[in-house]
Amino acid sequence: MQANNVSAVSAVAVGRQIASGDWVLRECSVTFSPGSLTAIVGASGAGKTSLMYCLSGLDAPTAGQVLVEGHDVYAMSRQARATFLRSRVGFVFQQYNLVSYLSVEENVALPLSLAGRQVDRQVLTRLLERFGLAAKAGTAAGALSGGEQQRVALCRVLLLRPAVVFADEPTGALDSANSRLVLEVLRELADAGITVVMVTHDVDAAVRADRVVFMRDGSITGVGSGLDAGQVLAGMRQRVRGREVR
Ligand SMILES: Nc1ncnc2c1ncn2[C@@H]1O[C@H](COP(=O)(O)OP(=O)(O)OP(=O)(O)O)[C@@H](O)[C@H]1O
Repeated sequence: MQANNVSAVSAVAVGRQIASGDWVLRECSVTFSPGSLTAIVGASGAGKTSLMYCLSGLDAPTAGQVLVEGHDVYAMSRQARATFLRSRVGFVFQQYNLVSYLSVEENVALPLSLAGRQVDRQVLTRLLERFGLAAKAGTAAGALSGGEQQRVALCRVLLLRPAVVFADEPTGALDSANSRLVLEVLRELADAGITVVMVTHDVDAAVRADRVVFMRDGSITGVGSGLDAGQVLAGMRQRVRGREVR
């Protein structure tokens, strides 16, 4: 393990090769500082999800290193990595992180229960009320709409309060009211010192981020801060590799 107190998450020359022999990630290096909200954008197939899976401990890179709070997560045993990430990392992935046969309440409490931590029932109840889910507390997650599932995922990270939150297309399937809510919560988490990394196609979501990481063909092609919609769109069209987008 390595010590590095500066970045919450770092990718160091991360590469990922698939069975065909193609590299879907090529020497991606990027750091995410504590309390920042970052959007990873790029065309379909650019490698955004692959990079986020590597960053979040879900998918081992073929080359390079991923450090979460200074810990080289893929140098750990599978068991140690699972234990470490369970308490430090939260996910807002619509399809992947709810257990369909468990109730809303059980899903929200699950990461804390798995980590052997106490669940504060009052906080949980207040979260369900805030997100309009109180009446569905006992409903199986699989019976919820996409917007409701995304709200359950938000309650879960708010209850867990991990160091890092990864969000995969957090507004992708949502109407504008739910999209706004999700983005407000991601901002709230970042303002509370949590590092938030989201993959998105949504220019409005990227504009709300502190920083935008642009990807193309498995590489990071630029990084920009405080961008407006025109700059995000221009960055997505950017063809020059390794250039700073301003
Ligand atoms: N395990 C895998 N096996 C085969 N191909 C893969 C695998 N993982 C990723 N790919 C391919 O790698 C490329 C990058 O995929 P990835 O899902 O990371 O892109 P993306 O930028 O997130 O795209 P989208 O916006 O469409 O989700 C794609 O061409 C994808 O088909």
